[in-house]
Amino acid sequence: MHEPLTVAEYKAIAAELQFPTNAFIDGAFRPANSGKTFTSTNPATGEVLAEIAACDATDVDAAVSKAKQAFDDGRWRLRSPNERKEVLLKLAKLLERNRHELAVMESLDSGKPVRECQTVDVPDTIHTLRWHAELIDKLYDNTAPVGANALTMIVREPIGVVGCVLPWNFPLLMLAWKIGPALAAGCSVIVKPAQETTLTTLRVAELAHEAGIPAGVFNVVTGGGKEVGEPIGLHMDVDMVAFTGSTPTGRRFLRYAADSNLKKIVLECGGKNPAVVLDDAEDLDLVAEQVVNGAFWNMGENCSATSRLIVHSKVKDELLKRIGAYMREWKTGDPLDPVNRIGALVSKAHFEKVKSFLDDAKTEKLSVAHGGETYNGIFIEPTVVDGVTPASRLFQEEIFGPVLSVTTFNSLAEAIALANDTNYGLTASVYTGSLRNAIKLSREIRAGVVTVNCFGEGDATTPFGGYKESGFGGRDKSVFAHDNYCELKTIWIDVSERSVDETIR
Ligand SMILES: NC(=O)C1=CN([C@@H]2O[C@H](COP(=O)(O)OP(=O)(O)OC[C@H]3O[C@@H](n4cnc5c(N)ncnc54)[C@H](O)[C@@H]3O)[C@@H](O)[C@H]2O)C=CC1
Ligand code: BAL
Repeated sequence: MHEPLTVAEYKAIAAELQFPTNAFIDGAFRPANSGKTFTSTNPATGEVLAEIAACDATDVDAAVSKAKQAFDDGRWRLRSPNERKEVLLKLAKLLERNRHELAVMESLDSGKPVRECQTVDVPDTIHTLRWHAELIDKLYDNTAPVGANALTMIVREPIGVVGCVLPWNFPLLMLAWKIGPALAAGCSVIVKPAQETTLTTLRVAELAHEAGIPAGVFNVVTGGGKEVGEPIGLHMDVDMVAFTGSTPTGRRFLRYAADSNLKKIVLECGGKNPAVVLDDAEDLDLVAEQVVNGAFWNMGENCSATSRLIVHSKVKDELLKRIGAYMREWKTGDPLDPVNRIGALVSKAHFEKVKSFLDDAKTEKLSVAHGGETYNGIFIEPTVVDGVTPASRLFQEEIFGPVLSVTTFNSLAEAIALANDTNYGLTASVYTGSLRNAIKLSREIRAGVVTVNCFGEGDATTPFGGYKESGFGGRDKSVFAHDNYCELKTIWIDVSERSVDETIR
């Protein structure tokens, strides 16, 4: 069902697309109060796609007020879990029905290869929504072991109005990671997509309305970080913010919470993720394939991208040779052509940031083992830079582009120290034929997800998030994500036959 189409079919869909352009508040599209707009372009071609409502704090106020009203009157939160499940499953079905349109829209807006949008982003988005919908009528609350004189219930309640502040690298999927558990739990949401990639979020809001999500429960406020993100962070009637993006912006949300109502903040931030390859790794072809996939999938615009190859000096040369062979399968070019696995970077500004790391490699006289070319000021071919030391910016900073740095080690202790020599701690992968070494590395590397002899982020059942400056306050995905969007309430019911004087102490 999610097999790619041909380039001609994708171009035909692109030619017919209608783009949503206004904010979505209280069940209807509306322009920004100021009437201002910003331009959304296709990064691969520079073509203008749409003029989108440039909202500000007044639009945030309007959306929060409607979201709070919807939460307070219980039009969604008080529906039975089974009813909420059915509506969310209907939304998943509508996404399925519109999967080609969504894949093409996502690709045009972000520069991502349509092949990945069609085979990963859209199906994973649908699966995430289904998973959280299916969870909600199978969760039981608890009672506490307090003895015979009381019945004590510990119940989850939806936290309230949730601000979902999204990045541009997986617009649909990050939307689903946040709204899946939030809407399943019964919350109302204000979604702020990244300015670079607004279109699919607006289309999903329209489909959510069609699926039966009541007005005011799912709102989208479009615009910039300062103009929309900050007012959401500072709003006294927003009960929680779920954020994915850079660590500096994540820090801002902690300040916004401190300066306003102590809203709950859950952050999923950057990564500088190592692939650690020991000299006992059994299958270097498999390692090469996984490292290439980890480093270059989604152009490396991925918080969990393999960014540092930390490899035993004995196997480095052979591994780099095999990595080069696998890289030949990763063609760079037109995102709408499904032969290409590397599309455009999301924006000129981001291209310049990633290119600055290639410039640093030249300045530091590092050896470019593979790749290194840029095209049209927006495409960067997959690149492997050898001989990178921990002092280099390439080793320490999140590049968020198709650039893999290579560093060697000679002992397990050195490998662990290198892997942990970063302020980030999101993901890591380890490659070894020894169970003992696999367990040792999995335990010693400080990261939220460690994969052994493979690269990945787990699936909908596994929590995702980071140690150190990669995350804060909770995890995305799985039943643990559901708990982010709930408060825990204790209800203590006295059932003793004692007098009031005896029970109140
Ligand atoms: N963890 C991840 O998945 C992501 C990491 N990044 C990293 O961040 C770098 C910069 O990318 P950006 O798009 O600038 O990320 P960002 O963290 O600034 O943007 C993420 C979201 O936060 C919003 N935002 C920006 N400034 C804000 C503010 N002052 N207050 C409230 N909200 C604000 C943005 O509009 C967007 O919706 C990338 O090069 C990459 O290294 C970017 C996107 C996703
Ligand atoms: N890889 C999904 C999460 C992210 O990149 O932000």
